[in-house]
Amino acid sequence: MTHSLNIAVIGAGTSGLLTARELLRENHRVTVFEKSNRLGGTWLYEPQVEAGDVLHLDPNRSVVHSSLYSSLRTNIPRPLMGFSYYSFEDKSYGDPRMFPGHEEVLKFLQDFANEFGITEVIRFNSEVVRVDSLDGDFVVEWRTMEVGSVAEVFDAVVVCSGHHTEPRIADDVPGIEEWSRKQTHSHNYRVPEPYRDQVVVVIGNGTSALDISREIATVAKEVHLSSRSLNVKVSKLDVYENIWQHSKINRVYDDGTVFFQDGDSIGADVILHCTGYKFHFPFLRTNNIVHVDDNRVGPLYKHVFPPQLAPRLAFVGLTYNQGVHFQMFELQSKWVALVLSGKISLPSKDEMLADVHKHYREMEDNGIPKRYTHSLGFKFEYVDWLASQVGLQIDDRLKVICRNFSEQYLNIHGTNVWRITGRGFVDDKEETLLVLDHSDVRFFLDDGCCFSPADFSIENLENMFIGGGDSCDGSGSGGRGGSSGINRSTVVVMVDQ
Ligand SMILES: Cc1cc2nc3c(=O)[nH]c(=O)nc-3n(C[C@H](O)[C@H](O)[C@H](O)COP(=O)(O)OP(=O)(O)OC[C@H]3O[C@@H](n4cnc5c(N)ncnc54)[C@H](O)[C@@H]3O)c2cc1C
Repeated sequence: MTHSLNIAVIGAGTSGLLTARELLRENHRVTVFEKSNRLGGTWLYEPQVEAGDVLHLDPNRSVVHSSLYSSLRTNIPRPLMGFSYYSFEDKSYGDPRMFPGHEEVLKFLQDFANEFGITEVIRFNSEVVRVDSLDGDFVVEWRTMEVGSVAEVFDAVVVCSGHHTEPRIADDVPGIEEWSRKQTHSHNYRVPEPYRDQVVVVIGNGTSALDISREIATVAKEVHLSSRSLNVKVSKLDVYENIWQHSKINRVYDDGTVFFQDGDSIGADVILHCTGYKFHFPFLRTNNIVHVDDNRVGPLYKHVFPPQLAPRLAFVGLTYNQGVHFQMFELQSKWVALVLSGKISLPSKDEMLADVHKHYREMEDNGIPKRYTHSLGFKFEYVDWLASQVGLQIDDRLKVICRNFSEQYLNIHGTNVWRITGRGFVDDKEETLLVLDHSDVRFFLDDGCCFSPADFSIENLENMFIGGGDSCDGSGSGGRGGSSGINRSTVVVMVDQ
């Protein structure tokens, strides 16, 4: 029988809930500290936003944790957003879409926490303000409105506090400090209304930048997307009358003028930074054993254990994999739980450090900037490695879905194409549609396969989906056998640029 440890978990988002579940499975005593009054972390939509200057954030400001916007849908297909033993795909909360709205994910996490007795071990409204190592143990100081600060000793701490809250700003844009007009970050974006009749510059090229600019364009006078990608030429986006794509910004002036490297210039009212987030652990006191340097949290063995404090300090949820996020967190938390139970051994401290430095060297050799240390793209090596440690395997079906999804995603990125996704019927079977551009229509099937119907036109598709109405006589044809139709009443559309 393994020795039961007293373990603090910081955060009740996806990572914290999974970690609590795995630690409870191993019969450890678990306390989850959650500063909010509800679980869900990122997926707990908060309509209010932070006030103040995004360029000079006050460390004592009242922080809003979630960065979700009201219309947000998952950017990963539904089958990839569950856990190995608790499927999201099988849950029906009323949203049939392959990329459901954020409310669905929150319900899923709430159900998960209730079903596995995790909710009972969460201390809500309890913010951890200090984690100090103390002769092999950890002092955790936490604060509530009622009680004030309390310090408690734990055998181990697992940090699951998330990393999509502290805005990263494009502060290297010449003149940005002097810009006297409004400047904000996607962390503070909820709905388009505040941008009505404004000329908005959106900096960024990721999912949020693309989603948000499209949404703002419904009310704004003009939206100008500025991307760091090379070879971007100024161009108006198809279908939208008021969105332009630009290269990087050359300089901004305090009279509102923005000069782009493509030679164009505009007068803008607002700059909206959709430029990502910083890792931030204000509570962590490790005498610099673990530190953040240009968004690299380190040194961490396999992104989880700091060699000098392992296994009593661990991090779950730092890695970003665009395929199987949730299962990756599940595997990390299982690994942590089994190591803490003594069922899996870690290499020696020196071996772990050597592995970390090898990883850093490889990144350097490949010209990958430090700030991408924890970004794993669509690669499965790391997830497979974790799975092998804990004696599991990632379902092949998920890998196929992920591979097809990533191919589409990579095709979309960096090019001016339309993506329309939604569920529809092909030969009477409900499928997911992924439309890549005006001439390339593909059905992305639930089993991971793709095919292109021969005689499908984007005009049909747009009329059917965007034109509204509820008749069921979809006019597209094609598909396998050529006789299929699309049922417009069941198709929900997402259009990305
Ligand atoms: C706009 C946006 C869209 C996204 N879309 C997707 C998607 O489609 N699919 C996907 O898989 N992922 C998506 N993600 C990534 C998402 O963040 C992860 O999927 C996942 O929710 C991260 O979970 P987490 O538990 O690690 O962190 P979080 O969800 O951030 O949870 C951290 C928790 O820790 C708590 N906390 C923090 N500090 C303290 C403290 N000091 N004391 C106590 N509690 C604390 C917070 O209140 C929070 O509840 C998206 C992220 C963003 C920002």
